[in-house]
Amino acid sequence: MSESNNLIISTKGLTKSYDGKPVLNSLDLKVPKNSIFGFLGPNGAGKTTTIKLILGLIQPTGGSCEVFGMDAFNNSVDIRHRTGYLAQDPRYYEHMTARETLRFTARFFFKGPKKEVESRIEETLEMAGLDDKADRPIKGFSGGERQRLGIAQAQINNPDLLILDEPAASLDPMGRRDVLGLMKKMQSETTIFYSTHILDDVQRVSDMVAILNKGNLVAQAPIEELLGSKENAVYNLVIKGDATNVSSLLLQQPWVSSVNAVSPNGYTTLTVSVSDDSKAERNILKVAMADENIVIVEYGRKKYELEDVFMKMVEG
Ligand SMILES: Nc1ncnc2c1ncn2[C@@H]1O[C@H](COP(=O)(O)OP(=O)(O)OP(=O)(O)O)[C@@H](O)[C@H]1O
Repeated sequence: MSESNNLIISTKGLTKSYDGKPVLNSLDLKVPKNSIFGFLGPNGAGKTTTIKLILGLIQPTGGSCEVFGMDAFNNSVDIRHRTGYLAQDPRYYEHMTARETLRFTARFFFKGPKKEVESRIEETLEMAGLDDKADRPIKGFSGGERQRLGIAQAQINNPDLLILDEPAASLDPMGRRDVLGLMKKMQSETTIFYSTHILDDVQRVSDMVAILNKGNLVAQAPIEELLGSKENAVYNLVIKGDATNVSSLLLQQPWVSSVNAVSPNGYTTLTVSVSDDSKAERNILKVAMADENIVIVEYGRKKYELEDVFMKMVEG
């Protein structure tokens, strides 16, 4: 059973086709307990389809999908009791207050005496940072407050798994910061699987990342591993003087795969991609300094941004 392996979600060869046309191809996802798992992909990649399969709302065409060690489609009711879900564009009864909305949700998903329900609602409002707005109608809520209310709703019954479909997509930077902060706060209590196409958010909050492109999983790894890849490292050198000679010296090295030069204001920035990072680390400055007519004003190993990794993988 996957849950005994500390995996909350585990799919094997998971496939979904519509009218014979594959939307998801043989997906192997492994979502560890208490991770914030960023499920990343461009529009139409198949993220929402995957979420529907995990929630047991649609049946796979092939392969398997287990949640808490149970088959997602055949045990969807049991799984839903332990899972909170925030849809991409949550809708509310606008005249209701946040507290009334949570009370309404709790009627379906939270079992217990009235006093306990009310204290859970209070606790949830506080955690979502909505306690001071609890008794205002939702129609005046900002985008960020709406999303936080959606997350509050999804976790009213202390779920073991929270599935959030694009929780921060429509928000301004402050709204996004608040939603990401809330996700981080909940991590010790639950496992969060969320879809997004915002790379920056994934980099800020996730510990595991999977990248989906056109229905295919192109990467799945802890975020540091994805960003700290030792292959294909990139170095930056900022040079004062004519950098032409340095560029060609670098290009002659077998461990240099490309050199890109940009000269905006008398300085030249060389972006040097290397195929062997340990050789580059030892030699790159020595090679550049062989040209005595230039001055190296900056030198550094470029830290990969998720955007670089994503673009490389998605563009194949
Ligand atoms: N019921 C359906 N019938 C036919 N095709 C479908 C159906 N549902 C989804 N698709 C197709 O599957 C593909 C993946 O859609 P999905 O909604 O899973 O992508 P997504 O990654 O969530 O994209 P977005 O970020 O735009 O929401 C799309 O090409 C979509 O048109």
